[in-house]
Amino acid sequence: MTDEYPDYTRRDIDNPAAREFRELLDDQYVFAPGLYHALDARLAERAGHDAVYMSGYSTVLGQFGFPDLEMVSMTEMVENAKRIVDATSLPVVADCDTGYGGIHNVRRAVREYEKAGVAAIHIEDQTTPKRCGHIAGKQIVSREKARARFEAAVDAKQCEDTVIIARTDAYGSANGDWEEHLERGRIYADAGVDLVWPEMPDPSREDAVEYAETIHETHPDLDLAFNYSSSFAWSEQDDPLTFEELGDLGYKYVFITLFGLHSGAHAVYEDMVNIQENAEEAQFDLEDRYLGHETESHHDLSLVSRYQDIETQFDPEAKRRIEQSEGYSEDEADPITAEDGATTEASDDD
Ligand SMILES: O=CC(=O)O
Repeated sequence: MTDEYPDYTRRDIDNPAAREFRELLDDQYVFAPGLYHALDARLAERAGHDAVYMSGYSTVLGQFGFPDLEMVSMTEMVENAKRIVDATSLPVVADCDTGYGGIHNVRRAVREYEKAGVAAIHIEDQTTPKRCGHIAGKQIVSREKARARFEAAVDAKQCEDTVIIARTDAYGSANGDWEEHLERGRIYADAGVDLVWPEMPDPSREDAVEYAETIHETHPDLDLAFNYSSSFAWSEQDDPLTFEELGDLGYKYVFITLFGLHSGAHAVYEDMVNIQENAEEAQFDLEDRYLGHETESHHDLSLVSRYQDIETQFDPEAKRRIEQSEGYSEDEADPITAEDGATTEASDDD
């Protein structure tokens, strides 16, 4: 990059989350559940995951109610990524779609995502506006444009540790095929990206194996990413691919795009139907499931005690107010507050 002009948007950024993610890639594979909001990221961390994935489709559907057709701006995506980063200590991989335009847009996007604190981003070679890899009508930019996109992205990084994943949508697009899929992977690897994600149009084991084996003939050390896509019914396959198998093939980053969204949508829908039909009985049912469970207390999930500690540290009046008033506090850490003083145990007896 030319030194002739000042580079005002460049920050001297350290990216420890990216280093952590790189270390995870040294394992057999790293799995990250796809999600779209802060609470799900915190739940993933509590459940023991090593990383989380801010899925684009999940974000546009979960936060906006849109299909995945690049109707959400880079700024809105970065804002969501930042909320997720701020809610968890896990490394966050984030969807950066096509980079949102030309070279300058791609470079700005890389830097904005880095400033948001993400460990890794993925950028794809579709034309703008992109679409979900599994919605018909997708098209890819020329090889030259795609190479330029990825070279510019790598060059724009403010921290060398930040991980760039290049996705190719060639196979299954209006203007690509299997050979192009492979060639794109090679070109992007040569452009300096860290991983290549060959988006697959179906859950075929043969394709996953052939892609990995063929590309490793020319690029033996190339790490691959695999979308265990929510657009496929894996459970209906006779012999579905396993994460371990993918890891052995060199798909070091494995993720399920809409895992959190489908899990949440199913649970919320069922409870919405229940309460519509059964009034307060549905609330009793729901409590049966969450009292005594990790997700029991919204005060605990939102770390109220931590915020009360901070309040007490800086506000001399805070301790007295907390002690003399009703409600959740660290000392009275019953997650459920009831006027009659009912506790979790009492509720369980109901
Ligand atoms: O590309 C993946 C997604 O949108 O989740």
